[in-house]
Amino acid sequence: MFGLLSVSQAAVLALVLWAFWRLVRFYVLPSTLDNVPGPEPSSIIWGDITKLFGSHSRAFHMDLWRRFPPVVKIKTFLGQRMLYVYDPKAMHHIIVKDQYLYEETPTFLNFNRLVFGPSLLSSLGEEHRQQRKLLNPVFHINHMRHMSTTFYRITHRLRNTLRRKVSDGPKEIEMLDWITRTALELLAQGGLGTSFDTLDDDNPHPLVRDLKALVPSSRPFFILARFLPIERLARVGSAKLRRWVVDHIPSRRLHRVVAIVDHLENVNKGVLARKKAALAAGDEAVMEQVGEGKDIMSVLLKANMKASEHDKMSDEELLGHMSSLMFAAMETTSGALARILHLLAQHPEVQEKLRQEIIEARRGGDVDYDELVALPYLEAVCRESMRVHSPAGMMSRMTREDVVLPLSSPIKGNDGTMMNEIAVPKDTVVTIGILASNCNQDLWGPDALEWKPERWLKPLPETVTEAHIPGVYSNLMTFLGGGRACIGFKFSQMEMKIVLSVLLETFRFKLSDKEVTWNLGGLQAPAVGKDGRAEMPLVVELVSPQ
Ligand code: HEM
Repeated sequence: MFGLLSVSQAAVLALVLWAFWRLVRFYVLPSTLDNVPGPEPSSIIWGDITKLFGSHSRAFHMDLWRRFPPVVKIKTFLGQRMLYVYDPKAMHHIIVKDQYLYEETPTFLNFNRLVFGPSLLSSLGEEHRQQRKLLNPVFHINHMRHMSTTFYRITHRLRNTLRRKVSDGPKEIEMLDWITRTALELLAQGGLGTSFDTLDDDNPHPLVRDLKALVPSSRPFFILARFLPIERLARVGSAKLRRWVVDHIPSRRLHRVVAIVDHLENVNKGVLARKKAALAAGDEAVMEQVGEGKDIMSVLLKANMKASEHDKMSDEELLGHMSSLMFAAMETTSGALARILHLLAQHPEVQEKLRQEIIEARRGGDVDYDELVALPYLEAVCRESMRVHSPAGMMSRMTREDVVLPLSSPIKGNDGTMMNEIAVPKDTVVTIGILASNCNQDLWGPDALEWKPERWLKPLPETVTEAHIPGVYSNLMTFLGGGRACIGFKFSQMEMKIVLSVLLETFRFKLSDKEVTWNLGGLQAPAVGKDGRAEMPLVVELVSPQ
C-alpha cells in the first residue's frame, strides 16, 4: 500500500492513524481512572490542556478546587487522562514513598538534557541520587552563611543605582528587570563564583535577556517533545551532523533557542576553565577569584576532586549543573521577589510594619544571617507570599508502572462509590497541584486564598499540621519535597530576605497607574495588560528623602 503513497502522504496517514488510535484508547477503551471525577473536556483534541497550563489558567484551577475532590481526572491531548492531585497522603506517595514509580515526565527530562546537558534536571533514579549526594552538602546552610556578605555587597549595588534614579523624587521603575538582574548576579557570584553584571547602569548582561527568553521561545518544542522520541533522535549520527540538521530546519524560533543554549554553554565553559585553573594553581589563586572559593561551584569542584572515580562528575555534567542552576535559580527567585514587592505595594500597612522591623534590626548596617532569618514578620511575609503565590503552580510526574495511589480521605467516584485509593496505570501523567495544596481551604481555613502574613505569627491550624503535607518548607508544597525537592531553597530564602531588608530600609514601593497582572503558565510572571511582555512597573521613592 505504501508503494502508492509519497513519503509525506504516508507520514500524514501514519499521524491520522496514530491520532485515531489515541482517541479510541482514551475515549472508548475502559480505564481504572474512569471512576475518578473530573470536568468534561472542553475540546476533543486538546482536552483541557490549554486551560490547565495556559497563562491565564488561575480561574480554571480555582474552579477545579471548588467543584472536585483533591484528586481530579483531566483529559489532555487526544483524550489522554491525567490526574491533578493535592491530597496530602497521595502527594506523599508521589514524591517521597514511591518517588521512583512517579518520575519526572520524559518531556521534562529530554527537554532539559537537550538544553542544559546532563544535570539534576535531566537525570533519574540512581544517577540522580548520585548527583544529589555530591551536590546536597554544597547547599548546606554553613555555605549559605559564608555567602551572605557577597549577597549584601551585590544588593548594596542595586540600592545605590536605584537611589541615584529616585534621588530627585519618586519615579516609576520597571522592577522585574532589576530584580532579575540581581538574581542572576547573586547566582553568578554565590553559585558560580563569577560576575556578570555590575548593576550600575541600564544595560543588563545579555544572559539576562537570553535566560528570560528561553521558556517562551522553547514552549512549542517543549510540547513537541511530548510526541517525538527526542532522546533517541539526539543520539542519531554525530554531534556535527545533528547540528547541521538543526541549523537547516527553517524555524527562526528554533535557531533562537539554539543560540541561547550556545551562549549559556560558552559562558559556562569559560567560567569552568578559569575555576579549574585557579584550583590547580593553589589557594592564593582561588582566593583571588570572585567567590573567594566559597561559591557553590568551587566547593563542588573541590568535592569532585576528592570523590571516588565512580562518583566523580564529568566536565559535561559540571557544565550541565551550571546551566540548570542558572535557569532554576533566576526565574523562580526573581518572580518570587517581584511578587513580594508587588504585594507590599498593594498592602502599604504591611510594608510599613515590615520596614519598622527591618530598620530596628539593621540599625543602619547589615544584619548577620542568623539574625536576619529569625525576624518574625519578614519570615511571615515570605512564607505567606510563597504559600498563596508559589512561583511554580504545579509540577508533573509520570507513572513508570501500574501503581496504587492511597488517599488521606475517601473521594466519591463517578458511580457513587467511595474510593480510598486509585489504581493508576503505567504512563499516566500525575500533576501535583502546588498552589491547590497551599490554598486548600479544608486545611488552611475559609480565608486560605487571602494573603495574610499574620497567620504565621500564631500557631497554624491543626488541620494543617496534622495533614502531613510532604513539602520541605513550612507545610507548603512550593519547593516540593522528597528526593527531588528544590536544592536551592535555602539559597533563595537568603536571597529574598537580604534583598528585601536592604531595599525596604531605603525605599518605599507604591503601585503605578499601570495595572500589573500575573500569568500562571509554567512559572508565574507579571505583565502589564493581559498578554504583555514580562514586566512590573512600581513607583519607587526614598523612605527618607535627603
Ligand atoms: C522561590 C524560588 C524557588 C522556587 C519556588 C523553586 C521551586 C522548585 C521546585 C518546585 C522544584 C522541583 C522541580 C521538579 O520536581 O520538577 C525545584 C527544583 C530545583 N531547584 Fe528550585 N526553586 C527556587 C529557587 C531555586 C534556587 C535559588 C536554586 C539554585 C540556587 C534552585 C535550584 C533547583 C534545582 C537544581 C532543582 C532540581 C532539583 C533536583 O531535581 O534534584 N531553585 N525548585
